[in-house]
This record gives sequence, C-alpha cells and structure tokens, in this order.
Amino acid sequence: MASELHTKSSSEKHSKTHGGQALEGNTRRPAPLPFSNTDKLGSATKELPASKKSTVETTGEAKLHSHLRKGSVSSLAGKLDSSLYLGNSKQVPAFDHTADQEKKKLENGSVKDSSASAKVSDGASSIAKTSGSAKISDRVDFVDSGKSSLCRGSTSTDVSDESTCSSLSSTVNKPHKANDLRWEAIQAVRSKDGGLDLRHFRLLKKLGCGDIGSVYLSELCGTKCYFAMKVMDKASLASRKKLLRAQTEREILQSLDHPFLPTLYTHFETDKFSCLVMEFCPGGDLHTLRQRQPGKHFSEQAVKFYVAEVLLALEYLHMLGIVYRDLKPENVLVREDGHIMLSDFDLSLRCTVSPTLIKSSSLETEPLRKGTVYCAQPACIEPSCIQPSCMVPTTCFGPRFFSSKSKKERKSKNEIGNQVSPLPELIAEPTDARSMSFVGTHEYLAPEIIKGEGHGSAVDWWTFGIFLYELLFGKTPFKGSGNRQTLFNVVGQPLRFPESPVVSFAARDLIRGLLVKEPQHRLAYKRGATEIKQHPFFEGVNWALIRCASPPEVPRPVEIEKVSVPPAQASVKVAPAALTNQQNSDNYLEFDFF
Ligand SMILES: Nc1ncnc2c1ncn2[C@@H]1O[C@H](COP(=O)(O)OP(=O)(O)OP(=O)(O)O)[C@@H](O)[C@H]1O
Repeated sequence: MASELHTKSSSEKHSKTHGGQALEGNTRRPAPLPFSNTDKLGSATKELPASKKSTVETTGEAKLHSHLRKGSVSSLAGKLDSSLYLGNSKQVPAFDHTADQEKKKLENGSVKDSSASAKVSDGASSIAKTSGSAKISDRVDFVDSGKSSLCRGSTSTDVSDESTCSSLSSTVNKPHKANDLRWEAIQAVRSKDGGLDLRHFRLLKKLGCGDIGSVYLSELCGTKCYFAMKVMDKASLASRKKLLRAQTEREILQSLDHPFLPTLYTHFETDKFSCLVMEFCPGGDLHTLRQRQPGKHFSEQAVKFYVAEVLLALEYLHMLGIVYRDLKPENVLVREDGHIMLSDFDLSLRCTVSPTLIKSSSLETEPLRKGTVYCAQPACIEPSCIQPSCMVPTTCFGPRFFSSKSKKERKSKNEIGNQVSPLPELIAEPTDARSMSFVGTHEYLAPEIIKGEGHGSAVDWWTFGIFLYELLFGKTPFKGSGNRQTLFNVVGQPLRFPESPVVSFAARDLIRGLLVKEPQHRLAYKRGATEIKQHPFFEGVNWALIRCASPPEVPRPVEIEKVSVPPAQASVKVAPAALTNQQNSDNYLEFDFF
C-alpha cells in the first residue's frame, strides 16, 4: 500500500465565491488533519477531528498505462452515449452532423489516431501494457479488468495549444460543441495567433481554490465569452508530487464530450503555470444550493432531476473506463441553464472497459434475443458493427431542437417524464477494475475502500447512494463524531432513515439498494447505470431528453461588470512571472496559489 495518505485541503473553500457573489451560508466543513495510513479501520490509532467532507487520497499507488486503440473506440462511446440521450430520432428534428464529421475526420487524418496509445492510471505507480502484455512497475495494486480498451474521446492534441492541431479536428473530437460560440471564439483565436496563452484572457475573479490550483472567472479578451480557468503552479505541483494528479485530470477532461461534464476548451502551459480553460458554471455547487433550501434539503422532485443527470454523467464516465470516486454535492456545479456539471477529476481512476450493448432500442423491430450479447470489442468498432439505433444524430444538443418548436410544444416546467420509447441498453461498467488507493471523502467512502479490500466502479454507486441520501435528508447517513467514527459507521452501522423529511418508499428503496456494504450485492454492480435507471424512483424520467427538461432552479445571470474589478480598484500586486509577459495589461488580478 502507499506510504502516504493525503487530505485535500478544503479549508480554502471557505472563502470560495461563485459567480461574483459571495456564497454566504456556505457551511463547507473544515479540513481534517492530514490523514495517515494508520487512520484506516483496523489499524486506526488516533481520533481525528470532525470530518468535514474533505477528500482523502493515497498517493504513490497504482497506475496503469495501456496502449489502446483510441479513435475508433472513442467514436463508439460518443455514439452509444448519443443514443442514450436521443431515443427515437424521428421524434425530434435532426441535427445530423455525424456523416459530415466522419468525413472531416478522415480528411483531417484523425483515423491515424486509432493506433495511438492512451494512458490509464489512477494517479500512482504504473503498469505498461501493450497488446496484451503488461509491464508492471514496483508497487502495483491495480488489476486490469481483463476487458478491452479504454475509450478516449479525444487526446491532448485536441485542445492543447502545445500542439499544432487544426480547429476542425478539435470540433470533430467534441461533436457536441459544434454550435458553441465559445468553442468558435477559441478556435478563431487559435487560427489567428497559432495558439492561446494567458495574454488572450482577462482574469476577472477568483472563483475558488482546490488542492492543485486556483480557478478564475476569465474572459477571452474582447469576445464576451467567459470561462473558468484553472491555473496550476507547476513548481508547486512538482514539489508536492501532484503533477500526476494534474495530468490525470487534464487527460480526463480532454476526453469528455457530454452535456453534464466539463468542456475543456483549451489547455496551455507557460513557463510557470499549467492552465485549463473550461466552461464556467455560475450557479455554484449543490452543497451550497442545498444550504439555501428550506430545511436544508431539496424536494424529492428536484433531487430526482439532479441525481438523474449525475447518473448519466457517471454512466458516460464508466463507459470511458473512468471511475469518478469523488461524488459529493460540492463537486456538482450548476450551469447557467440550471443543469448540472460534474467537476473535479483529479482523483478519478482510469481503467479498461468494454461497452456492451445488451438490448437495442425500440427502433429495432425486435429486442435482442435473451442472452444475446453485443459486445463492442475494439476489433469490430466500425460503423457497421454498431447498432443503427446507436447512431442517431445528436438532436438533444443542437439549438435547432428548440427553434423548431413553439414554446407551447416545449416540455412543461419540471416535466422530465413520459419516456416515449425504450432506449438501447448498455453495460459499460468497469466492474473488475481494482484499485487499492484510499481516496474519497470520509462520509462518502465506500466500505470496501475503508477496509482496503480493493475497489472498482461499484464505489461510484455507493457514493451515488450517499449523494441521494444527503440531497433528500440534508445529511449523510453514517457521519460520526469524528472521521474515525464515521469510517466505523460506514463499515459497521446499518442504514437508517430519519423520520423527517418524509420521502417516498421508492427513494428509500433505491438508497437501500445502493448502500449495500458488499459491493457485489450492491445495485448496479453487474449492469451499471442501466439497473439504477430502471428503479421505480426514476419512473417517468425521460432519459433521452433530460437535457431539454426544465431544471428545478436556474441561477440568476451573472453581471460580469459587477464581477470584474476595475483596474483602479484592483489590488494590483506584482504579477507572477508568467503574467508579466502578458501583452494585455488588463490582466491585473493577483495570482495567489494554495
Ligand atoms: N467550471 C467552473 N465554474 C465555476 N466554478 C468552478 C468551476 N470549476 C471549479 N470551480 C470552483 O473552483 C473551486 C476550485 O475548483 P477545483 O476543481 O480546482 O477544486 P476542488 O473542487 O476544490 O477540488 P480539488 O481540491 O480536487 O482540486 C471549486 O470550489 C469550484 O466550486
């Protein structure tokens, strides 16, 4: 096991502001003292201060590098994912860019990517694997699932300005960004100046501080396009041995293209800093939003909406072979349209997965015969091997969906029901992945992590259960008087529900299914998100069109002028080396790190 355990510092989060407004009432709990290996159950020797939902992590553990087919597998993931959202393509106007983009892909040579290598890691020691043969480094706690390839949506060349990629190939690899003005603005600067760096951005406000960097609200100069820029001090990362974590997060972000996951618009490096330019979420996080609700818990209807979106995000991540491992309300941000965005991937585990289509959509005349399994192995990931139902265009993401409908025809507020037709059923569960890392947040840690038994994707279904519980009841189920007690409770205490607020039987039943201590008996262990989606709690949820449903709450628009500090008032401190090189003197804000 690793020699070092680390606690993410969340004390800084107390001063966090969002969208230009101070988050009053943010009762984010202070960080516990640094955790040591002996604090795990069984060898715990000392009482720690009260856990305040900070994240714990071991470092120096398992890492798996695998040479994988990249392009073709990722395109499968994209298509399968699209099909999950779209259902019957005949019901909504088409926004068909698939064929066009396949063509562009060929023109841009992205096909050659299909033989490129992809890294698979959970941020610690390593296995190098090429075509079935594995090279295992010193301390390996990770066992390959034995399944096939990791799916990667895109690569560093897609968004990094260290590369010479064309704007076209970037869009091809993020097909859902085809109509995004911010994406176009970034691409325009890239074509004009050959790349982006700090001088292209005005840093308007510090949004918050994480363990590996600070996040700033920033404007792409002169465009009124706003982004959240995570700025990481490379020297600090190196001295604190966090480079791998930063790299893991960046590589995961680069591979994502999903409505409930962050879009990484670009990434660039200066001598001193590594910068990730992402979509800005002005609505704050669900932890803060929950504090503002009556009784500090959400209504069951609102919970249904938020957890349904989180479920789809987790499903997509698992399909890419990513076990998220850090689900908690603090990491679920609210976008400007009220939909959610899962953030913070530096503790995620990457492993191998083989998405498996077990039932086609209703577009198919007959469901697949029972027992027939369509396994999307890398060797057959060609368009012809994919069920046609998985290749429906991405209507849910395009503005034309709305423009072609009158307001009356649009879905009524809070209506996310009325599933029209069953969707294809997939298993994309990296169930056999094994990590021995001790990562997560005390109240959210799965029993198998605490017991050090090794864990896989089922930890995300445990945390999903805790998350659901917390949103409904305003507290987590196993919280003790201190971190150690919390860990004991997670492992040994039965699940109990408070008498109030009253929640439905279906909700409690779902929580019971998810919070089963043995991972192999836990809901979703075998068939992943599909099992959860079929639970009565989600009855009536239109999974295909949830992206178009009205959220419980839409954040007030951020007034950027108020957020932005005029130069005269700004406490202009000497800018760090990277900033002094900037041509744009508007970048006056001080950078402070950690
Ligand atoms: N895209 C975004 N839009 C708005 N605010 C964001 C965005 N991304 C991050 N933030 C805010 O910035 C803060 C720092 O985020 P960051 O992801 O760096 O750290 P973290 O979530 O605290 O976790 P970690 O310590 O693992 O880095 C968070 O509290 C978050 O609320």
